[in-house]
Amino acid sequence: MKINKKRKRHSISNDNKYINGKDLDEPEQINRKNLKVNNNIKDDNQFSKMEDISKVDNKRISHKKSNDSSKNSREKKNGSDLIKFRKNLPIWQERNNLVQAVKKNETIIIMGEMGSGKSTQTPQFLVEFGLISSKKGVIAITQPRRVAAISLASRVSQEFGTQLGQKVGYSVRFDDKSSHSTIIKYLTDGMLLRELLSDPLLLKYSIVILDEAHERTMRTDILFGMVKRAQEIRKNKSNQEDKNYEPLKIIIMSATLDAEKFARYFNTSTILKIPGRQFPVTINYASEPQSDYLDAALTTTMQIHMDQPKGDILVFLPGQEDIEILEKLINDYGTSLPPDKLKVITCLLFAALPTEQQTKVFDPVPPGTRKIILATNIAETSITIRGVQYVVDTAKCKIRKFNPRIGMESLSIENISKNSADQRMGRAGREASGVCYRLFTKDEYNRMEKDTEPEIKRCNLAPIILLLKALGIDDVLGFDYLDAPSRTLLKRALEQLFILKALDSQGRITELGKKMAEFPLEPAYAKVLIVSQEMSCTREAIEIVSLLSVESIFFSPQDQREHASEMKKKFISPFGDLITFLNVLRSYEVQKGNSEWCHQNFINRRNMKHVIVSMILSCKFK
Ligand SMILES: Nc1ncnc2c1ncn2[C@@H]1O[C@H](COP(=O)(O)OP(=O)(O)OP(=O)(O)O)[C@@H](O)[C@H]1O
Repeated sequence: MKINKKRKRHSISNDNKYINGKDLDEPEQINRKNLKVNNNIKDDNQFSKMEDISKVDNKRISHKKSNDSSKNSREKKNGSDLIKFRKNLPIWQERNNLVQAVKKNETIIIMGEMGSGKSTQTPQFLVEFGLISSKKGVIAITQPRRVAAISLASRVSQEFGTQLGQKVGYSVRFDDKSSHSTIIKYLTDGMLLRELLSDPLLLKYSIVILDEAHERTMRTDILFGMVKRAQEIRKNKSNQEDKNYEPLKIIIMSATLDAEKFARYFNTSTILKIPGRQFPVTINYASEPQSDYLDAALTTTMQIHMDQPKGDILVFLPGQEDIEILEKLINDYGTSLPPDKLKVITCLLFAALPTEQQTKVFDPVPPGTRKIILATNIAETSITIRGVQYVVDTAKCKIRKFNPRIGMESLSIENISKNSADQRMGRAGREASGVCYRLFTKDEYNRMEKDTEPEIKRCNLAPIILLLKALGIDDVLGFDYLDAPSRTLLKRALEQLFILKALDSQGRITELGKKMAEFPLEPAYAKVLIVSQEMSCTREAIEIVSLLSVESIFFSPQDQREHASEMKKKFISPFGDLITFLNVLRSYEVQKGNSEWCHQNFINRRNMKHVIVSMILSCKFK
């Protein structure tokens, strides 16, 4: 097999077959040996270092038991199986300590191995031990991503024996499955921030769990300060014996956070450590640095498929483009596999996918099939995808950075941190023992930064400053940040909001700013939608904002660049890119999204579908 590396990256958009075409060997010759030919990973030693990161308490869970549990967990269909399963989780042994710690302290930090049961069990223990009930108040558990909030809520509602949306629910952007009887509510950190707009002291909740606190998204960081503030105010009020205010408990959770730093910030000394993983994961490192992560990911994935027993594969890639290229290559392989091999089904997971497509990764596949999930770092924390036994980690992710000098944000592909690599590895070993293939050497791992730089230190702060102002925090410079952003970033955000007339010359939020803050959008886009009403062009404004929500509506394969730009000409408007995009949308609608038309015109059909979904959701929001 020869993978034409120059063309490979653009293979998605043309019909060149890298497996079946003239570049390649015949299908029956595709075997393990062939897969390796054009790769730096050459033989069985490709993954030289192996390290078993099992921290299993072997007295409690023997290896045999692991296998049995794996089988059981796949078969568990009723409540008693789920109870047995829960009792085997490492956190189960700690439940008394955990509940006592919550009773005695205002704030606690829980650090536990990945898969030990923090996200699913902690809220259930609090209910089971009577700390939470419909009379006492609700628990909120925040997640940095909607896919995690939804899947955790679904799982916990099953374990809890209740219908999703009843005692256990979730709330993510454009989708709320909670009711007045919900006492355990999973929600994205963005949703809890929005709730603060109408309930600044979070009076609905008696306990707030900030899960995956290590992720340090901008929203999580602001939430830390806001929840801490709500706790202080509620404490003061209840000390003054104001019966309307109950104290608020805070729980910070993660497998990979700097517990001491969080303890200092939240003024607590209670750090609960949950030892043990449920199942071991073996880590294999590449024996030498990989020059092409996509090539290495393809080869490794197919090697696993050819050589390893059944079990699904989760591959981490930096972004949508790489995911789509690999999807095409793997599907091409899939058509030429020997008949005695498992079939392959690819599933994609990246932020721009609509929620219902994201949650498809959890759907079971038919017998005789191996699921290969191609994901960005949105699959990195919190989630359990049943059946995943192998993780392939390219060590890459897209990092957003804002340049305050030119006021532009950029996305670049960079190496992940050690903590991210560990979280990725932790997506295996959740139902049975697993294997993680790191497409980087042990040395490269040792040289990685420990943590990813928090977003608040590198992103455009305008959206979050507007939200803080709308939440009544006027002194954004003096806000209680876990890590304060630079003055330059803050100044730039204030300037941008002033130009948009969201703030007045004194830095106070205007009526327009308050309206803008209600939109879950960049301030500039929110303003476009608001102003479009006065200009009677709301439809076009929604369309343009939706068109800008995807990476690109065009594709331009390297070997067909000229042809692609020729085809693009008919859409081009002298009024600029935005009207060009609108022209594409109009034609797409006339063509009813016809795939042949998209292909001929070099239009990215998947992204156009996302645009349509985003338009529908925006209309719903309005
Ligand atoms: N949606 C799910 N489907 C099936 N099993 C699940 C699901 N969610 C969790 N589990 C099971 O429960 C175990 C504990 O999951 P949980 O998310 O509570 O762990 P965690 O300690 O929070 O992990 P992490 O730190 O990786 O988020 C998993 O290892 C898995 O076996």
